[in-house]
Amino acid sequence: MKILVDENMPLARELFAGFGEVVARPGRGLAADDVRDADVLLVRSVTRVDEALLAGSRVRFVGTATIGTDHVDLDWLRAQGIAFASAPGCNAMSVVDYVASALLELADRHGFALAGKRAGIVGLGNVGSRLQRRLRAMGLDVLACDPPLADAGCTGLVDMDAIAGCDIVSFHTPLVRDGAHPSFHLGDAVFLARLKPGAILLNTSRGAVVDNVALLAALERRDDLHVVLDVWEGEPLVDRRLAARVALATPHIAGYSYDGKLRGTWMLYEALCAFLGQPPTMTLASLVPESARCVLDVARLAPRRALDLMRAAWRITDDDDAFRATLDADDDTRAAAFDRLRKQYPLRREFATVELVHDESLAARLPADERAMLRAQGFACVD
Ligand SMILES: NC(=O)c1ccc[n+]([C@@H]2O[C@H](COP(=O)([O-])OP(=O)(O)OC[C@H]3O[C@@H](n4cnc5c(N)ncnc54)[C@H](O)[C@@H]3O)[C@@H](O)[C@H]2O)c1
Ligand SMILES: O=C(O)[C@H](O)[C@H](O)COP(=O)(O)O
Repeated sequence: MKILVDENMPLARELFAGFGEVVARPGRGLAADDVRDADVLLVRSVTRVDEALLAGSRVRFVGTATIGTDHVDLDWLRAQGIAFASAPGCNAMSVVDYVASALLELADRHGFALAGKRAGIVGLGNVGSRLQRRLRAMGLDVLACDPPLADAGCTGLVDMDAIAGCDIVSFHTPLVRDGAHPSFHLGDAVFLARLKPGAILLNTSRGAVVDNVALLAALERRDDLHVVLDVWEGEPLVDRRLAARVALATPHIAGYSYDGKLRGTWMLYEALCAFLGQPPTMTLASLVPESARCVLDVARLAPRRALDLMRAAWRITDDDDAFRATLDADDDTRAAAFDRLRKQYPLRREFATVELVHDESLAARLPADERAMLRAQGFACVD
């Protein structure tokens, strides 16, 4: 059996070699010729999986190691009887770490407090629901808008009017272009014009959920908005005028924790085992190498705030700096840099897996509110 995998999938060889020959290729350029003699195709969001790619191939199983599935023609796969698996929730905590870090960086940069602010979450699924818990634990008041969930009977949700009135708005919907509740350009010119003075807008969902042309126009008109973008219309080629005007700009890496990526590959391993009727022979925990541990020496770091330890584990501004450093180049070079930054992304562990080493209680170092903030971020052994 031949298993074709995106090269940007950690431990794919270790997980899938037991099924047959594993061949790794760059995902963005995959063409029909590459997949023709494969039996299993495992992709990430940069590969468009449709009739043009798969017609006439041997592929019987397609997996995407991602939460989003908008790059896959699910109807066509179904009609062909090709089995499909995705990885719902695999990197949700990574996105939550990203949003929490972005908010704390902005609060630090501009000297405001987050506690007591009102956040509006658009899309209360795997990411949105975890983010709601995180932001509440950080002392924010959280509203959520999710019309499909409301249709299914879920209560306590608000509409986009209420979201527009929030201090912070964060998008977490799939990209849906039609049907009763499309999310394409949900953040359009009308919505953007209604944002409060000084509002913070974050998009980590899919670029086209926010109208990027309208967003640039809004940012050219008013300089009070703080925008954080991880996803962009036209990826991998990003509008550099827009990137220059946002507070934090990153190349679609919100979900790129090591944990999230490994969990994504692992979920495909489990799905392929089920498809082939074979019991899994490995465990997820056994796959994490010693070299991937994130151990922070508290005495050496001498943190005064939770943010100091969060930054020691992962600093979102490093990703912003690295991305901005690529933006002056010509279009082809910039687009290639977007993919390179993602392919060569440094090892980043989710806050919940970080190990704090200290020979005295953290209470002796950090005030109670900062320890509560660390706990809210998922850090273990804080007391
Ligand atoms: N930037 C990244 O690295 C990264 C990482 C993970 C996920 N994502 C993206 O984040 C998004 C959310 O992921 P998820 O796992 O939470 O998805 P999910 O499917 O679990 O949840 C999405 C939620 O959005 C709701 N929704 C759908 N249409 C809506 C609309 N028009 N208005 C409001 N709500 C709507 C759905 O009912 C659902 O509850 C997806 O687009 C995913 O691809 C990005
Ligand atoms: O949908 C997802 O899971 C995320 O957007 C994911 O982080 C995308 O990463 P990619 O597949 O592009 O490497």
